[in-house]
Amino acid sequence: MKTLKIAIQKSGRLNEKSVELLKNCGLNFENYKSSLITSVSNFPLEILFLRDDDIPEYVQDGIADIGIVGENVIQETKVDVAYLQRLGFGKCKLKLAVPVNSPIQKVSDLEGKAIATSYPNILNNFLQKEDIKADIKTISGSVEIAPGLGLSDAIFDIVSTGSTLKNNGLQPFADVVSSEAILIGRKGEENTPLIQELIQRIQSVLRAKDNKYIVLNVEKVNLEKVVQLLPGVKSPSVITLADENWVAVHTVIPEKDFWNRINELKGAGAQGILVMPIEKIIM
Ligand SMILES: Nc1ncnc2c1ncn2[C@@H]1O[C@H](COP(=O)(O)OP(=O)(O)OP(=O)(O)O)[C@@H](O)[C@H]1O
Ligand SMILES: O=P(O)(O)OC[C@H]1O[C@H](OP(=O)(O)OP(=O)(O)O)[C@H](O)[C@@H]1O
Ligand SMILES: [Mg+2]
Repeated sequence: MKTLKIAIQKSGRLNEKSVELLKNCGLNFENYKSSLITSVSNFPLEILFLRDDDIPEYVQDGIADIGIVGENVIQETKVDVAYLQRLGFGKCKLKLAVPVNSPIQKVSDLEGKAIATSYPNILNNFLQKEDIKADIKTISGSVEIAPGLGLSDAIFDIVSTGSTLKNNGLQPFADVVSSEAILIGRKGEENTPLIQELIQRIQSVLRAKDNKYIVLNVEKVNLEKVVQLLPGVKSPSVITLADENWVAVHTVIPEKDFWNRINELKGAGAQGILVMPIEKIIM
């Protein structure tokens, strides 16, 4: 059987989460900082550790079969690849920002101004759509210091918490692109059995991450009220207890409305609520 190749970031913001995701998929491999390629011992897969900028082209050209990279990098490199799975980490936005005292307040104020960025293609597309002519200054990093140094009037860069902008006396005024890490593949070749197997494993890990397993006790008289609050994977399991007036309910609830649900359940008579992480959900 052909060995699959996956390209992930060698070091940086996406490296740790990419490695963790592959390990959570049950893949065994050594992760030495010095090795740029490693084999998985229990799946026909090789992992290539690359600069993130190179990953989209490696996949487009078939050097790697699949890759994990930020959507921002895919858009910037203008490659034609298939999006196989959004991965839910590396979430950030590309924003326009200016010094706090700048007269630039909105996108149209950028006409004729200089904008520093590491994403000239995405910025250029955006400015063309907005019908604005500006001078794009392409730099490879530390974009936030450009206005302070007199290189540009504005910047266009990655923002997550916003603390880098704040620390450099900048404020955002327009969001252009939202990004997260994506599993990409070569167009037309995304349906091979090995890729599909890996996608299924990844989905079972992501599904598990989005949900919690909960166990609670409730008096039988309140059971119906409690069950109505529990959507679950299917219907919840209801298990009898030594005290015949009480039952234990086991189910899965989404992480995102976890605290609201817990309070509603308590209000409906649930007691002794246990909440546990789930490793995988296989559908
Ligand atoms: N502050 C952030 N919060 C969340 N995600 C981020 C943040 N900064 C960057 N990212 C995402 O992580 C990706 C990798 O960021 P990183 O800063 O490690 O890139 P890099 O310095 O270009 O790395 P490389 O050395 O691989 O070229 C970005 O392309 C983006 O998708
Ligand atoms: O909104 P924040 O949470 O402050 O994050 C934004 C910063 O994160 C990224 O840089 P990173 O720290 O990865 O360093 P880099 O410049 O070496 O890529 C990005 O280029 C911003 O500078
Ligand atoms: Mg890079």
